[in-house]
Amino acid sequence: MNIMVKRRVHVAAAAIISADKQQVLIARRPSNVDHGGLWEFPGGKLAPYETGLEGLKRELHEELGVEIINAQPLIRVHHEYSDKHILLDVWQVHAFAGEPFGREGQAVRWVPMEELVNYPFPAANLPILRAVMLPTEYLITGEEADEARFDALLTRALNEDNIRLVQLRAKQLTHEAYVARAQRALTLCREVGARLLLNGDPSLLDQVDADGIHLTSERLMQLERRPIAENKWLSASTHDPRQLEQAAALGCDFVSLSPLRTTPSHPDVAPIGWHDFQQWVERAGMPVFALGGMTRFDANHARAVGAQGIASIRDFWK
Ligand SMILES: Nc1nc2c([nH]c(=O)n2[C@@H]2O[C@H](COP(=O)(O)OP(=O)(O)OP(=O)(O)O)[C@@H](O)[C@H]2O)c(=O)[nH]1
Ligand SMILES: [Mg+2]
Repeated sequence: MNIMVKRRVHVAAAAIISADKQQVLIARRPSNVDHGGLWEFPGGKLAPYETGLEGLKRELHEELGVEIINAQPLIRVHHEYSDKHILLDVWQVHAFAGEPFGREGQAVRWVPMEELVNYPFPAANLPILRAVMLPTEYLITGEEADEARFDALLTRALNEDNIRLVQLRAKQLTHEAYVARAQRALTLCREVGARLLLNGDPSLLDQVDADGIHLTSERLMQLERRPIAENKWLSASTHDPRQLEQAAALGCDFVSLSPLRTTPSHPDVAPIGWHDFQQWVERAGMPVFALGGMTRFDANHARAVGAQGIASIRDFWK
């Protein structure tokens, strides 16, 4: 009997972002290689003893003729293809020298973030597209009794902190009051091009045309299939690997994972800590925001251990 052992391939790839932050560079794979004709993020297999960043620098020089000046980890995706196990080690490149062109004859194109979904990519790339489209900071709104104060705090966070992803969390409101607040929050978010996710029942989207739904971990574990359309964003609260697995099974686009640290709001819950956090994120297969005692000063550290960034109420709601 012939037992096939799958090759393990470590690939470094780049999401190169334009100076105006609106576009990302993609390349088309030549028709004669595997996944030929599909689009990809430029990059390739690491040589022996190369680190991800060293390999990325070499590949971008070989494939595009550019030199990386600044790169930050974006996401790591493990994927089983029929013939190999691949680890896509993806970096976000914010600064580079040179004018990129297809040095190997491949087509190369700058594409607005929102249009990425119209290009065919290999199966492993879906989480990467999500990560490219999502910001580093995720605001969860605070409990607020006064509507004028709510509007003022949200407006401040959108304009002064540049928040572009918001979850409307308001456990104490009636359904009617939640819907009314959501309508106003949506207007405020639309003005600056921020996305708004509603924390509640998926049917809320029938009443408020927000960008998506955020599931509590309890709701997440009760569902058997994705409860909203593919063109809406689905996120969920997770606290352990089992919930992360369920989020992946439902096709969540991203999640928060908490509590990273002990917080005043949940003093009795054991914190996850950076060590376990990193291990769990590595296998999540989707963007993960670190939540629980996080501030913007933790964002770089969170990125370094594989997270998309940080989620917080307290750091943005003031
Ligand atoms: N570069 C890159 N490779 C990807 C992406 N998505 C994805 O599944 N892959 C897979 O990862 C592997 C990367 O191989 P590659 O062909 O770029 O490697 P390379 O540049 O070193 O080329 P070579 O081995 O022909 O010299 C391929 O199997 C490719 O299909 C992606 O977005 N970018
Ligand atoms: Mg390549």
